[in-house]
Amino acid sequence: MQKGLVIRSTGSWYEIRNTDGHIFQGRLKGKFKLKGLKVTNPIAVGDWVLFEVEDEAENTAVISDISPRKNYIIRQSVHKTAHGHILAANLDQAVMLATLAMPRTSLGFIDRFLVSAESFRIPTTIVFNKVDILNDEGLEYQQEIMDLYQRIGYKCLSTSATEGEGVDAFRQLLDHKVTLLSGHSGVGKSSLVNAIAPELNLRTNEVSSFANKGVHTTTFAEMFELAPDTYIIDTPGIKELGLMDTSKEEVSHYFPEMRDRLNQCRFHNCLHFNEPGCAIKEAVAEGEIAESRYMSYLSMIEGGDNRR
Ligand SMILES: Nc1nc2c(ncn2[C@@H]2O[C@H](COP(=O)(O)OP(=O)(O)OP(=O)(O)O)[C@@H](O)[C@H]2O)c(=O)[nH]1
Ligand SMILES: [Zn+2]
Repeated sequence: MQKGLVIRSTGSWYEIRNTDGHIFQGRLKGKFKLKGLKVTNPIAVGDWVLFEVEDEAENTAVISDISPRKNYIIRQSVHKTAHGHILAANLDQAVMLATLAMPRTSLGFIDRFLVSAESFRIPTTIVFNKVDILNDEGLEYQQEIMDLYQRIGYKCLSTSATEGEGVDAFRQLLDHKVTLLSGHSGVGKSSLVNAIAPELNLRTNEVSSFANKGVHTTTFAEMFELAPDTYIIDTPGIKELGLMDTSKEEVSHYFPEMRDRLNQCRFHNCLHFNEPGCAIKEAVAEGEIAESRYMSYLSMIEGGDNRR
């Protein structure tokens, strides 16, 4: 019996990396049930599993058990049934890659991601890329935005993938961690990863194996090893994480600067919309909570995205 990390999943085959770095193509033994979780996939990228080598020459394996998860991210099925799809497990952190240059990331997009990450209890750092093409005004604005998020408690980093600025700090941020890297198209995800691990392109090609042939992989996350013990998880096609089972009342709990004030509202079920005696609206009026954050909050409770 060996222990290994699931680094890729196609739904029926799981690519497992053992502690020596050997790769096996694993499948599940018989029917495998997870208590209390209604999901379409029992095992996801980032899971640690116990397995037995089946065929030494073919590097195939049979998975017999899965270690308890410290966390996981889930995408709700399109039909909003009770079934979700686990995208990845055991994440140490997330990086929201943004840019205030072009194509500019909206603050609403950042906030939506942060709320999802809070709901999954994944600490997030916001990385502002393309700092090299900001003019003085742009730089000033970026500093303002970084201050805004740092005050709330989010770590921020300023980078230029092309000029190398902040790239060392980015590498250190990822060191010895499993990181979910997220950001909209064109923000510089590939450029930044290539800046710290230029050999990765090559390696990802090597990894591609028979298990993936002909399989549509877009709904499955992939894990890339940047350095020993250092992984990034890329979820193709997933721009934002889903919010699972979040009621409107819960959304403010995922805004750290609101969370601390919630018990000061007159009504315990206050939605901070137009209720009298609302501590959140008061804090916005006094500039203690950023207007942009409050607007993001409102759009999230009005958006109809969340279940009541
Ligand atoms: N000036 C400048 N350009 C950058 C920087 N980072 C990336 N770019 C450019 O932005 C464009 C998009 O970069 P990518 O790394 O492909 O972005 P991506 O996030 O991987 O985009 P997708 O592959 O669509 O997900 C490319 O033309 C890069 O050269 C940066 O720090 N500064
Ligand atoms: Zn309130």
